[in-house]
Amino acid sequence: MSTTSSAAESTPTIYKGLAGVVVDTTAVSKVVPETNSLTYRGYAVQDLAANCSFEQVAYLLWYGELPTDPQLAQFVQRERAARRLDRSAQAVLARTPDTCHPMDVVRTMISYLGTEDPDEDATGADALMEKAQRMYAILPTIVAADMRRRRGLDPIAPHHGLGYAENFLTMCFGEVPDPVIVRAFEKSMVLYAEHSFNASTFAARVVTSTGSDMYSAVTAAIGALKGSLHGGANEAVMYDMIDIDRPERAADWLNAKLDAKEKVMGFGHRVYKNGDSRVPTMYDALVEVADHLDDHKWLGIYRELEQVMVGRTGIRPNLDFPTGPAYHLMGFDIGAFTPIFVMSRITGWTAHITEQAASNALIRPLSAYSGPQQRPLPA
Ligand SMILES: CC(=O)SCCNC(=O)CCNC(=O)[C@H](O)C(C)(C)COP(=O)(O)OP(=O)(O)OC[C@H]1O[C@@H](n2cnc3c(N)ncnc32)[C@H](O)[C@@H]1OP(=O)(O)O
Ligand SMILES: O=C([O-])CC(=O)C(=O)O
Repeated sequence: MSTTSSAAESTPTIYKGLAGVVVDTTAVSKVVPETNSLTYRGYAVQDLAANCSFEQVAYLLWYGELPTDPQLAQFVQRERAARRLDRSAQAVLARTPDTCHPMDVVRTMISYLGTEDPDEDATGADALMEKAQRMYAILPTIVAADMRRRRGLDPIAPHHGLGYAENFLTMCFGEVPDPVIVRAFEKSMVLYAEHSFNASTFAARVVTSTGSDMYSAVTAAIGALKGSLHGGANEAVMYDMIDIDRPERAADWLNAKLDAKEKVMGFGHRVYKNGDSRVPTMYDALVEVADHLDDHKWLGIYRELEQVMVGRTGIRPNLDFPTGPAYHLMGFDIGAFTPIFVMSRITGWTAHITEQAASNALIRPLSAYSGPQQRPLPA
């Protein structure tokens, strides 16, 4: 005898994974899968990646307009002045085991920064902007220091004379890399910055909707981004490419994966069904880096995988597919790939948190019960 609720009792439509559900409006970005377009505050992401610094894009996402020169100078100055980790934050970082995933370190450090902020619960627009920009300025210092200690190296202090991308790369590698690498890295940061109601942004909005603080919302977003179906895919892509090792092996590897009904990381998307708007720009950046370093092995694997995957399933690469090998060629440890995504997405997350806070409604969907019918306790 069935002890579950009868289907006739509740027959609501279930939107599993909230697929296709429009939850709210947003003025931050617009994704149009039909035309394969993505705009931040009305500007095409391809134009922003080609022409703007990450600092300009961060400003745009937060304030709704691109900065004038004096606005940018002031904004950049504020970021440069807020890059350092204080002693107690350095101590917390040092106490996290270097055996854990780097995303766990980033999540812990953002949570810790909240404990240090005497104004943690302030919800005014100015206070939220201050917190957002504090996290944006300090995240590169955390990610670089964590990567270096895992290599047995001391941290490198932020360099106030350098822009955002150059400073981060210098804190990682001890010198400013070639402009080709800097520019490709910066493009990846622009492309990763924002993507409407993706899972991590939605997590941040859910936390914000309860009246909680920005650090808590970002901590939740980091947890959501870590998963391999979301931001963690950029790391999984590189592990797969290393496993494949040679372009000639890619087709067999992929066919075996698909035969086993396994997901191939870096392919597919909940919203885009005909390719990710950001991939062509990031693919070009990957080619530029590979040409510059004269190292085309990963590009060979990339092309083989894409050709076989699209030919067999019609499923196309998402942004994590080109960023994985691009970050590997730039010299980052694989565990740092998703933390780098955090460094960029902190801008989009906090723009959404601010938007949610300004026009809030508690996010609390319904569920259809599928457990046992009401019954007496055992005698
Ligand atoms: C920055 C980002 O977060 S981009 C996304 C990064 N994530 C990844 O790269 C992980 C791999 N991709 C996936 O798992 C999926 O494409 C997702 C989760 C991103 C989106 O998936 P959804 O919209 O939920 O679609 P879903 O997973 O139901 O897939 C629909 C069908 O396509 C197949 N499919 C989708 N993506 C893939 C993939 N990467 N490999 C193999 N098959 C896939 C599914 O198996 C499913 O097939 P079925 O209908 O025969 O069961
Ligand atoms: O939009 C999504 O679902 C995932 C994604 O591409 C992103 O967050 O950049």
